[in-house]
Amino acid sequence: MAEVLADVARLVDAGWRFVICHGGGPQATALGQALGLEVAKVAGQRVTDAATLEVVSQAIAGQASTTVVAAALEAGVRAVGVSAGVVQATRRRPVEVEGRTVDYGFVGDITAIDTELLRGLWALGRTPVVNPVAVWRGEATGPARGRLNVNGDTVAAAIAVELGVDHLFAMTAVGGVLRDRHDPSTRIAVLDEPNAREAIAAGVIAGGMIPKVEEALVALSRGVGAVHILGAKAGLLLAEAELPGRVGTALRAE
Ligand SMILES: Nc1ncnc2c1ncn2[C@@H]1O[C@H](COP(=O)(O)OP(=O)(O)O)[C@@H](O)[C@H]1O
Ligand SMILES: CC(=O)N[C@@H](CCC(=O)OP(=O)(O)O)C(=O)O
Repeated sequence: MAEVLADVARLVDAGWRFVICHGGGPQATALGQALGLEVAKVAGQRVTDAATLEVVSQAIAGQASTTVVAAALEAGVRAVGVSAGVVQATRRRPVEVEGRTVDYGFVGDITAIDTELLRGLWALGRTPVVNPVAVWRGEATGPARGRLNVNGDTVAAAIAVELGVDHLFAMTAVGGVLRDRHDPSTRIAVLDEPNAREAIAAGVIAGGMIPKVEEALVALSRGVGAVHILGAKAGLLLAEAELPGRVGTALRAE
């Protein structure tokens, strides 16, 4: 994490503005298991009952968020953590997934992003750090009804769209979209929409990479300039920002 944040610091110094969105799924799972809770995920999203919501809030809005902010400050980024109020969501109704009805519990679908606050922090020279525990409102302007758990990649994409950013960088352990998912040397540098859809249909893009690429295509169709899927090692963000596709996979609008 420190290495990526050092790259962010360099880019902010060069005039880029960032919103850092983080997850913390593995930490929430570890805390839940330590407390004896069962972990259930369907299609990559956590089924979140009341006890799990407490765990997710503690692990992600509490521990992960403050850890990221502290590490960012240490790396020279003038970071500030913003919590639930910036991401608003409504509770997901039971949905059909993989042939059965799934009630995700306290999982939210985003209804609004407080872009005014994010832009205000940029104007103050700060870098917002956003965690994916959202505030629950029936309507964007209605009274708050609690918290909801949202996937971190989804929050990042929604913020990118609402801010109309030039670049969305999605960090992943695999380092990009690969032609052969077991061979890192087969990274696809640039992917357009038809090729991406073809790769999904052909099974070249599978598993956890499908929602990432589909999310990227939605972001592009809604005005984000480019989406980069890349690894989280030192220098990769800098290299990819300088030349899309140099070290990751760059998806661009037509
Ligand atoms: N064509 C592909 N290129 C890269 N990864 C792929 C591809 N197809 C499937 N995958 C799988 O997608 C997963 C990446 O998504 P995910 O596990 O959510 O990453 P992360 O946890 O780093 O965000 C990996 O498990 C990888 O094996
Ligand atoms: C609804 C849902 O699944 N929310 C995620 C939020 C954290 C997250 O997205 O973390 P990663 O990016 O580390 O996976 C979860 O509970 O795990």
